[in-house]
Amino acid sequence: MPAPVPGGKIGRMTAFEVRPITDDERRSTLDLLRRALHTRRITDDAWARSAVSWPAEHKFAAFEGGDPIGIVSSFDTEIAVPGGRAVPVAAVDGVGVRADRTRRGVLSAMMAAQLGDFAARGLPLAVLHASEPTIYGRFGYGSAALGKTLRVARPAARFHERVPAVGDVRMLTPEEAVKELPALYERIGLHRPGMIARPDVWWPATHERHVGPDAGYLVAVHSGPDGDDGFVVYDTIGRRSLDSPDEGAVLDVRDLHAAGPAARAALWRFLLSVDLVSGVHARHRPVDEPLAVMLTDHRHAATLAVEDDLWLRPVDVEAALGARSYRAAGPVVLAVTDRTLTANTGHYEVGPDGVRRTSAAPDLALDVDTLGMLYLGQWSVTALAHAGRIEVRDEAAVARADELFTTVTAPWCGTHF
Ligand SMILES: CC(=O)SCCNC(=O)CCNC(=O)[C@H](O)C(C)(C)COP(=O)(O)OP(=O)(O)OC[C@H]1O[C@@H](n2cnc3c(N)ncnc32)[C@H](O)[C@@H]1OP(=O)(O)O
Repeated sequence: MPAPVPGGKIGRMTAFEVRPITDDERRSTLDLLRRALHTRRITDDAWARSAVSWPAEHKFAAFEGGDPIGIVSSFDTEIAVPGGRAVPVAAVDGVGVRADRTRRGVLSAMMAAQLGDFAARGLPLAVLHASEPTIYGRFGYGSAALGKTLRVARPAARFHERVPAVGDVRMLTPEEAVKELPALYERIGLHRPGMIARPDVWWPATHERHVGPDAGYLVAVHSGPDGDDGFVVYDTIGRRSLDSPDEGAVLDVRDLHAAGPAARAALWRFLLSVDLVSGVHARHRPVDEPLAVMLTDHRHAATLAVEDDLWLRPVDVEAALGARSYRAAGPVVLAVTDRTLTANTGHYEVGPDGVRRTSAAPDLALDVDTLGMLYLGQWSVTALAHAGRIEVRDEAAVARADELFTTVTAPWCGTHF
């Protein structure tokens, strides 16, 4: 277990320390996180169901006296990177500081402890979903995969005649949904850069809480020629009122995964076929999901927002760069600066034949958070250079680097954590 690190001073010389939590401190740190995120303290029943999703391992808390005042949590899993490999990753699933102890360096001290732990354990990458985009750049995380929010109009939306219509969709009972979806998600596989494996600890708190017998979400599964190959988890939000008695419900899609385009089309067809519905909403969908062009009038699938979804931090830059593949182009030399995990600072030659540290002069210079933005293929080198995030030392290298890092499929995570 890593040793406690001194955290800093609070107010009038009140010190805090940052250390891993013990089993006895699980519930109080979860309550702390929930209060920081403006949700109620966990009830005894909910704790009994989802305590397994809040193990003591990989959690660092800041303590003032005996009391926790901040918590950072993560779980280990795997993430798909460009080229298709699944790479070990730390998924940061909880960050919070007590409201009366913010802006005094508590998060900074906890992040330093957590990143040090990731590095000591040899993890190449860390990822998170940010509550606010201004928080994590300073800790080396970059906005690595965007997601779009869609609103599809019912009953106006009609599918184009060429959109595949194969297989069958069936509703699951809550009990079936709890039992069947983990294996189905695994069978669908990590087919896009940014998708993560969902470990056992993920399912109780995140999935069962929404679809279990006491919860209100509905689940439908698609079966194609080879069996079950897609699912959707959604909520129904009633909109009918005295003023608008004919208003249909809105279907709010929480989770939609499919092994291929036919299953995806069938699940969208199903959602748009449900009666007494005036619209289907879905947040954090892949930016290249082609729903609009599956319709006869693509204005009926409006993109309401495109937002940051997954943030990625290269923890071991050489291992991270070496884990993904690159398209055919001449190599480039990147000068990477990392102010927290300083061993990463250095020059890296990146090309289709591999990645190595080098003493050669760099073509492009960037901070480690910008490398995080580049890594999954969401942003082009040209765009990041135009934004001033990449310093261009050799203009000819920009086109080569764009070719090397480009991916055909937009990155997407698709998992809440
Ligand atoms: C992965 C996830 O779980 S996302 C959920 C994150 N949690 C939340 O949003 C819950 C509510 N917020 C909080 O609990 C806290 O405000 C936190 C965790 C966001 C920040 O904790 P703090 O202890 O206040 O951060 P800390 O004092 O170390 O701040 C470090 C720097 O980040 C800046 N910063 C911290 N939070 C924010 C913020 N929300 N917006 C803008 N800047 C911020 C600070 O001003 C400081 O800047 P400086 O170094 O230039 O002085």
